[in-house]
Parts: sequence; C-alpha cells; structure tokens
Amino acid sequence: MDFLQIIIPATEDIKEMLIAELDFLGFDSFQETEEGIEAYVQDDIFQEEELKEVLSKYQDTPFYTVSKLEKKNWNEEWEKNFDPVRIDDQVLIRASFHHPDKNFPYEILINPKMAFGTGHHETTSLMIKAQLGLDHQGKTILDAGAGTGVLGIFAGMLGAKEITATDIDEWAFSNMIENAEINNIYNMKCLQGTMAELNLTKYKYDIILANINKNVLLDEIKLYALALNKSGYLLLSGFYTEDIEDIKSEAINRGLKFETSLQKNNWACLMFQHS
Ligand SMILES: C[S@@+](CC[C@H](N)C(=O)[O-])C[C@H]1O[C@@H](n2cnc3c(N)ncnc32)[C@H](O)[C@@H]1O
Repeated sequence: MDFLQIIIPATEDIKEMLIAELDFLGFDSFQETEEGIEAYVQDDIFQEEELKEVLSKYQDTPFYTVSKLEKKNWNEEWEKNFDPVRIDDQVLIRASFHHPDKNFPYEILINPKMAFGTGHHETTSLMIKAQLGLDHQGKTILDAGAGTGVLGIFAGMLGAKEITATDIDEWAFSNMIENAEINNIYNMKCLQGTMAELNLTKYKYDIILANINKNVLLDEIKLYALALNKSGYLLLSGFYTEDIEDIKSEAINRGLKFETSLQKNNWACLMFQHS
C-alpha cells in the first residue's frame, strides 16, 4: 500500500477544523507544523476533488502539494519526530528507540508506523487518563478503533483479563499486533473491521473504549450499549467539546448513564455506565 503526503499551508485557527474534515475523508494521520499541516492518506482512497472542496471553505484558491511517500521514509520520519508522551506522572508512551524512565509506573512502547495513537493527540491522552480511574483487573475489554493499539495495550497493563482490539485500517491492524507483542501483552485479540462487520454485539465486555470520531460514534453507540455488560463502562473520545451534548443524548437514549467528562484543548472524553 502506498501513501501520499499532502502539505497544506494553514493558520493556527483553522488547523483543527481542517484535520477533523480530512479525518472524515479517510486521511490516516496528521502532523501540525509551523506553516500548516502535513496530512497522510492512502493513495487508492485519495480523491483530489474532495480535498479541493474542503480547502475551498478555508482558502480562496485551494493550495497544497502532493507527494508519494515511501513506507521506509515514513518510518524514518516517525523516528525523527516522535517524542515520548507523559500522562499524569503515571504513564510514559515512548518508541523503542527512546530511553526507558523508571519514574513512571506504566510505560507503553509504541512504534506507530502509519497508525494513529502515539499519545500525542489530546484524545489518546484523555482516554488513558480516564482509564487510570477505572478498575481493569480481570475485566474483558473492547478497544474499538484501536489504531496503534495503545489503549488496549494499556488495559492489558492495568490487569485486563482479555482484550479485543479492532480497526478498519489494514496498517493499524498490523501495527497493533506488533505493538502488543513489544509490550508483552499476549491476551489482546486483534481484528480488522467495524463492530457490525465483525458481529461483536454477540459478545459482552466490561469496558468498551472507543476513540474514533463524532459520526462513527453516533452510529455505533447503540452497538456498544448492546455489547456492554451490566454495570460496564463505555469511554468515548474523538470529538470536540461542542459535540458533547449530541454524544451524551445518543448514549442516554440507548440506556447508558452519564458518569464524567474530561476535556483538553477543545477535545472531549465522556464516560458512561450501563445501568
Ligand atoms: C482517532 S484514532 C484512535 C486510535 C487509538 N485508539 C487512540 O486512542 O489513540 C481512530 C481510529 O479508528 C479507526 N476507525 C475509524 N472508523 C472505524 C470504525 N467504524 N470501526 C473501527 N475502527 C475505525 C481509524 O482507522 C483510526 O485508526
């Protein structure tokens, strides 16, 4: 599979909105730079017209450059740009080429390749923060939209009995397998597909983690509610604070009880419990 790198000049105030819109078009990952954003997308799903349509909302004349990316170069890019992430003096997320730090009780090794979930994104750290407050010991976990597998791997470190991690993306699927292995998490089953495609509502989970995006969540909350054990917890992220009410009302309509919310830089994470 080949990837394209799209470089888009953008001012600070539009970067987040652009990323959200391109994420919706199926772009895989993003890097914010001083000049704008670098966006990465599989070349077989890239639709130039769709990109132009999005950009025309923000620029008088859509301006961007497209270049083909070698897989090899991409990995080197990560190695140059990926700094360790620290969450609450509790969790260190680092790549295997960084030095370990024994001051952190939990250390997650992530070699992200093309998959999302290095902990640099607000939503990943919000989910990890929320997980720190939940008892995972002996629990069954579903990590839907697992990306690099970071949340499922962390669930394993917190003592989960069994983890199922899913993603629709082929790169994410192979990356999460690799990351589970380097973290010595052997009870994480990795699958490729959506909740519906994999028929996951026939199973029950004690905790469901889903950091995806507003539209997918609104579509899938009913499935998470069906797959949640009584008194089980659902953690959701991947949406902005202004979308909290929409997500909340869908979850409450599906019989879930709102517990808490966390927010960082306009991103939100909500916790619900099955009543
Ligand atoms: C925002 S990333 C989150 C990755 C990781 N869980 C984290 O917290 O850092 C969302 C991931 O969901 C995947 N995804 C999008 N729609 C999905 C769906 N319907 N089912 C499963 N995965 C999906 C994307 O490929 C992407 O890897």
